[in-house]
Amino acid sequence: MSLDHVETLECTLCGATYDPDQIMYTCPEHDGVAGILEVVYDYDIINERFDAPLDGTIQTQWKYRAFLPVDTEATPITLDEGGTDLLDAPQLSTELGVDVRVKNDGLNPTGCFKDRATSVAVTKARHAGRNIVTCASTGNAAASLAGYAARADLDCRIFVPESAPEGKLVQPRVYGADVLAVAGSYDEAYDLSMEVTESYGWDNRNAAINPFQIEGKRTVGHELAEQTQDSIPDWVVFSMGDGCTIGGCWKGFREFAELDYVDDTPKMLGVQPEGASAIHDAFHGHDEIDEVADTLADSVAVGRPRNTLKACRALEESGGTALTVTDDDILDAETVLGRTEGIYAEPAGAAPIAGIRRAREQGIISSDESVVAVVTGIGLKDTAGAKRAVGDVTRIEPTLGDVADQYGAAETEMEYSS
Ligand SMILES: Cc1ncc(COP(=O)(O)O)c(C=O)c1O
Ligand SMILES: N[C@@H](CCOP(=O)(O)O)C(=O)O
Repeated sequence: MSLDHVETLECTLCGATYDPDQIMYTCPEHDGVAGILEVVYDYDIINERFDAPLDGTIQTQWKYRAFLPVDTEATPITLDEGGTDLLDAPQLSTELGVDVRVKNDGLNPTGCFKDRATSVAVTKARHAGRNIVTCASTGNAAASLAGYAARADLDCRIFVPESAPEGKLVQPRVYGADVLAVAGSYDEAYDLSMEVTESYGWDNRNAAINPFQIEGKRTVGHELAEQTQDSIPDWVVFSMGDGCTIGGCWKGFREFAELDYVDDTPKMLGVQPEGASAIHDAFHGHDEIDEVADTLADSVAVGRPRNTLKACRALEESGGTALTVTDDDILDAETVLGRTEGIYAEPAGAAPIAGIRRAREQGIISSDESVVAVVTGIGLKDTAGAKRAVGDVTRIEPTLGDVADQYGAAETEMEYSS
């Protein structure tokens, strides 16, 4: 049994270090603020163990097992997450005036990139003999945890704001989880889940405090590095909520560059809605940060992000930046992505497209650069949200006349042979 490739857990605020075998979420030295822990690895051990060819063939994220903070003896709890396609997007590129590729992470097993983190979390929980897993969620992490808990035969109890899209309240229950719809915001559901974790001792998946979550998310960085090694993009674009995902991707890409698996790293661009812009505001040094989230992009409706520090580090170290877009921009991006490339994203998944358009307008991204947009979630969980972009369906009677009202009379008569 061995976790020897994990050196320590290091507090991002004070640098104190902790034993990675302990069940510990945050550094206890900081009252009131979360001292988020960083997993520090022994890369000599990882490098020795990692022998998979970087040939672009990626069945699942467990190709990078040597990099994951799981015991070498643990059996992965997996639904084949990761290994998502990196698609050329010629029509979207024309629309945005820059070369864009799309990493379609909405095609993960539960419809969201969260599965990368959840697979690691549930593998660790199961290996440690935990029986009950929990989290607070805007809906995607909930569905993801519920699916993997089902796979691992663990009890799952989750806290979701009651305003979450219907599909996100239903999906985790189909996987057999208890869903408690909290009469409040995601931030309030999150605070409650923390109290519950302390009182009941359930295993908490929340990436905001569970240091191992971001580690699963970083496989999207490993994959992108492998998939783009001959054409590393100038920019990789994510939407940001708590900030853990962009931080994870950057850590994954950066460590592949530091190990000389790839020659370069991209700049990270973080996109937030105007109504939930706390990381953007912190990055740009705004004095006042509005802690009330108000946006239709429900997955990133976060007023008090817990991973601002890791997100800002990713933006800074990569030479990237953060920007905001309006809800209308996001709705527009959802249909642009759908109609140009046949990809149906939820609002937070489409926000990077709105961000690229804004970055082009502001001269942040120039026309001769290349960009990868990471679509983090599928649109099928929130059809009511998408309906705001496409409007009501056209209703007709089952007659040719009603079709003609739409398209005019048929110009040619088809001849059918029997
Ligand atoms: C679909 C989707 N995109 C983006 C995000 C933002 O990720 P993070 O909170 O790690 O910044 C989330 C949830 O957090 C999400 O569910
Ligand atoms: N928007 C997220 C929030 C929690 O996810 P996490 O992976 O950051 O813990 C969601 O889908 O619930």
